[in-house]
Amino acid sequence: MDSTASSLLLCPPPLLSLNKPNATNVSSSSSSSSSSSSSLVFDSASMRSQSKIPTQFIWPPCDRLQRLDELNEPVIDMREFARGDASVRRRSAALVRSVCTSHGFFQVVNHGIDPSLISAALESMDAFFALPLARKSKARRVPGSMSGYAGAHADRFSSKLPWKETLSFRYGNDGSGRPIVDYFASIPGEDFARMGEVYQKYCEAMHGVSMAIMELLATSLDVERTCFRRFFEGGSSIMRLNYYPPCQEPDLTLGTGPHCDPTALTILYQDQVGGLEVFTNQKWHSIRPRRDALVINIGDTFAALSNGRYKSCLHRAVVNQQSVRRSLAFFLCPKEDKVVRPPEGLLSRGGGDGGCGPRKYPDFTWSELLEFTQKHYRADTTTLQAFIQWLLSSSAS
Ligand SMILES: C=C1C[C@]23C[C@@]1(O)CC[C@H]2[C@]1(C)CCC[C@@](C)(C(=O)O)[C@H]1[C@@H]3C(=O)O
Ligand SMILES: O=C(O)CCC(=O)C(=O)O
Ligand SMILES: [Fe+2]
Repeated sequence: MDSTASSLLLCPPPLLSLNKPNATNVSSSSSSSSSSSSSLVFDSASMRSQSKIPTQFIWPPCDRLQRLDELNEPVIDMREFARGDASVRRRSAALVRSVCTSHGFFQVVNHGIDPSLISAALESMDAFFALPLARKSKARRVPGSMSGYAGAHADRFSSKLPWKETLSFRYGNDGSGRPIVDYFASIPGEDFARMGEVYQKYCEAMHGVSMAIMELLATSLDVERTCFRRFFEGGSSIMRLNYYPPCQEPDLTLGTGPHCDPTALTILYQDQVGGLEVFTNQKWHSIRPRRDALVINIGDTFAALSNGRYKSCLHRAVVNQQSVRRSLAFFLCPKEDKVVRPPEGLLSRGGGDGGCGPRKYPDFTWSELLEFTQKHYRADTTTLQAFIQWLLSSSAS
């Protein structure tokens, strides 16, 4: 993104005091793993009908600017890419290259996911989030972990709280065991076994789609077809269920604030309500829900893997007065100790011939970036730049 132009339209990036949590950004406790200074509890069952929302949920006007247009993102047919001849594959790859060098958002259809699995995943969300707060809290995110239930992240942050509840869990693709079934079985006080089966299957299916997309991205960057698939072997991805209750003052708050995903690739299924918005060409654009499609976006880790050639783009989710909105986000992540470095095939071509010039980011590991977003910095508009500064300053000291 052009930072000069966008600074006229977006909130200025937070002033960084690296290594230390930013008091306006991260809750004033020493890290995300400590308890919050605010005593706010997000009980959506009562808050959804409150005529005035608590001030902690009010976002600055620059973050709330209204969207103007729909995004005209391409829709890629995955079956055609998998089975088509060389010219069909080249055409899909060219489309993906063009959109990823611009904003990194596209949709995929014919992805092979059974619609009944998606319905089951949405129904299980409804069942989980409809539970009384005390029951959901049994699955509360343990400080320092990526897994668990969170209400508005009120235990981590003290301002700009997102109007949402989330349930997150990890999906390891090392082929050992059934981690999600085990995770749900470990939540006390409720029989979550069926939910565990649903999300285990859902994540296995999402992992399959993510690997097909990695082949598409490799083809589009003209590097060896399997190089990104291999890069993600043994990784532990993150699955997040986002549940956005109705809000009586939807124009003052956000369901998920403006951010780029720090992860590598996001595969999102949004229900038919709508609310996902992307900032490109100096405007917020909505992504119209498609029942048959998955929304794909490039995250910061893949942007770094492509040496900045592919963009990780700013996006957010808005809420509304009438309907609950649900989204299922699968965040593809490499193995924690994997060094994020562009493939040689890309670097050796330099700046011309579809290459990407000199290195734009130093080597880092996914666990360093994940730790940064969980302990030192709340993922927002400038996570990757802030992370690189933090990394360089911590290695210098
Ligand atoms: C590694 C991650 C951090 C966040 C979850 C995720 O798995 C990918 C996206 C990140 C997030 C959604 C970006 C917006 C702010 C955030 C706090 C949220 O609103 O949920 C972010 C996630 C986080 O839990 O830190
Ligand atoms: O709910 C959505 O549409 C987007 C959520 C999102 O961007 C995220 O969870 O990272
Ligand atoms: Fe996101």
